Formats: sequence, structure tokens, C-alpha cells
Amino acid sequence: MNRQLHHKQGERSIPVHLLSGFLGSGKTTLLNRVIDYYRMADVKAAVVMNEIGEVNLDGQVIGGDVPMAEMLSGCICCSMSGDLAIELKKLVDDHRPEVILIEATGAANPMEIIDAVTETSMYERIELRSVVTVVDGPELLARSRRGGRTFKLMQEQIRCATDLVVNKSDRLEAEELIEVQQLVRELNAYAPLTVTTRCEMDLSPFDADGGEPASRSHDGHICGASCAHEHPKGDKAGLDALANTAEKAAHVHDEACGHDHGACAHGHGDSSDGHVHVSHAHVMALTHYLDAPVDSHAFEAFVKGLPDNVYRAKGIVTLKETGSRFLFQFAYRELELMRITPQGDVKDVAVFIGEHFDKQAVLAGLAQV
Ligand SMILES: Nc1nc2c(ncn2[C@@H]2O[C@H](COP(=O)(O)OP(=O)(O)OP(=O)(O)O)[C@@H](O)[C@H]2O)c(=O)[nH]1
Repeated sequence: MNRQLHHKQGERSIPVHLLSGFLGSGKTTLLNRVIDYYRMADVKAAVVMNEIGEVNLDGQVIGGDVPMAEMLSGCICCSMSGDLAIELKKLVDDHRPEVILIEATGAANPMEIIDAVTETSMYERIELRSVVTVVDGPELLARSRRGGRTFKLMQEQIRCATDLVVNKSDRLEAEELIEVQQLVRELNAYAPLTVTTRCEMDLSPFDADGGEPASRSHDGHICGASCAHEHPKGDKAGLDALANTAEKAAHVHDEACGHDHGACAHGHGDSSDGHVHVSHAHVMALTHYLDAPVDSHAFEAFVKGLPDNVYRAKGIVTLKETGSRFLFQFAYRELELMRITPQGDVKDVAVFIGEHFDKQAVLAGLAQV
């Protein structure tokens, strides 16, 4: 059934694009490009930013002209999915945007967010148009060799995409790039796939008035307009079993919505409580406010020496040498500094994200810079 019928005849739904992808894969880089694209086309966009840490650092690089809802200190895919509905409604009521972009935390399972957005679309004039998953090419390759929970989460994010962006191709050899594409294709054979460096790509999938609503087919695959294909059931043996597990926990949605939830053929974690959910509780964040400028060399050495299980760090620091302020980004052992003039009253801060790392050791290291 046409979901637009939930709303007054003739009233257009606001397209929502969800940006998914693991921590540091390039979601904010893509978000910036898309916002610029909308600016040039004079399309009024609004953004929902979600960060695991207590501060919205990514929001610092987005211009102040874009209405933004911030959801901090948690992950919208679980504890905050109710809040997402409220934030979406508020954005629509207060700003009447023509398009909404949601950047999920890199630890988010897109399925839960997809559910929250589609639920909201039943009473608000919004419509999930695409789920764009940015894949960190080198990281996916490395994780595929090691396995583990983080690799599982990355697989979820790939499976649920309507559009796939294999990013950081500059850090892959030609044969590695082929391997990454094969890996991605095994997980999601349907979504259009673009290989990028710094998410440089054709942005027409984000056109505000183009495309069909993203919808979930019977086999759980979510597809958009560009997805003109048959959806074979159980294209991988293991997926059937996982889909069955998901089915058990499916809360069948209001009939009018035209689809039942939980039928997505993707692997989840525990389902002991009957609620199937991939566990990313192993991902933890440390937010620390800095009360003094840092020495640039000592800071660089500290960040580069962070333990391997801290796989993402970002923040704002003031450099002792010049007194200027920088946004720092550390993803997969690469550090980048960008000079900024923070908007509003923003303190110097460092956020570290990783798996079971020793917070005290990180703080002790930071105290030395
Ligand atoms: N080498 C390389 N670095 C990239 C590329 N794309 C993004 N980066 C860098 O990777 C880091 C993380 O990029 P972001 O766009 O902030 O990633 P994100 O997915 O928003 O990160 P989280 O919000 O922490 O999940 C930044 O330092 C980017 O400049 C790329 O194609 N190649």
C-alpha cells in the first residue's frame, strides 16, 4: 500500500536519507558534500547528527545555516530510537525542510533506525528514501580477516544499504580494492556500489525530488528506485537461518505500513529476550575536556601511540605554539588536523572510541601532552 496515503492527499513527504557506516568510514565527509550539493541547488536540508560522545564535533564542520538536531551520548539505534522520532517531528515542525539527512553513529545498526524512521513516517510527513552505507575499504578488509563483533556490525550496515559507497580507495592496492568489492557484493548484491576517495561521487541519489521510497521487500532486502531486480529468497544459505531468527522477533507493523519489520535477512546478535538486536555494547567512548593547550608534536605522538583497541578519536584542541584551534580526527591510525573557528561556546575536548580500552591509561597519556 502506498505509504503516502497516510497523509493528506497532495501533501508531499519529506525524503529522509540515512547515512550509515562504521566509525570513521567517511559519513561526515559525505554529509558535507551532500549539504553543499543541496546548498547549490537551493534545497533546504535539515540534519540529525548522532554521536556516541558527549559533544557534536561533526556538527562543527557543517555550516550554521543548516537546521540540526543533535543526539549525543548514545546511539540512536537502541536507547535513543524514541528520541529520533521526536527530533524528526521537531525538525519538520520548526523548519519545514525539503530533505532530511540522518548521520548515525558508526556503531549503529541501521535496521533499528530504519524502523524508527518508518514508524515516524506513519504520522509525520516523512519518507525514508535511502540508506547509504559508507564502507571503510581498508578497515573492512582488515576486519574480514580477523572476524569479530565489529566485522559483524559492518556486515549489518552493508546488508541494509540501498546505496553502497566503498570509500578510502586511496588506501587500497588495486587487488585489495577488488577483494573489498567482492566482500561487499557477497553481502549485498543489489545496491548500486560506488568506489570513492573522500566520498567524491555523483550525488544524484540524494536528489530531493527523485527516487522512490526505500522499501523492504519480502526477503528483507531494502531497495530503492535504482533497484530494478528480482529478490531471490535466501541468496546465501546462512542468511535463511538468520532471517528466521529475525522473524521470531519481528513486531508486525501496522498493516497500513505495507511491510512487516524484522524480516530483514541479516545476522543479529543475541535474541534471548526475544528481541533480536546486534550487540555493539562492546564499543565504548571516553569524553575528556581539556583545560590547557597541547604541544602539537607531543599530541601527535600521543594520538599515534593510542592502543589498537582505540580505533577512533576526535576532538578540538588549542595548540600551544600558535594558540589556534584545530579539529582533530584519528581514524585507523591516521591523524588529521583541520583549523577551525568553533561555533558557539565549544570547549577543547577529546573523544576516544574503541573496544574495552583502558580509560585511565588514555587519560594518563593525554595529561602528558
Ligand atoms: N585516506 C582517506 N581518508 C579519508 C577518506 N574519507 C574520509 N577520510 C578521513 O577519515 C576520517 C574520518 O572521516 P569522517 O567523515 O569524519 O568519518 P565518519 O564516518 O563521519 O566518522 P564517525 O562520525 O566517527 O563515525 C577523517 O579524518 C577524514 O578526513 C578517504 O577516502 N581516504
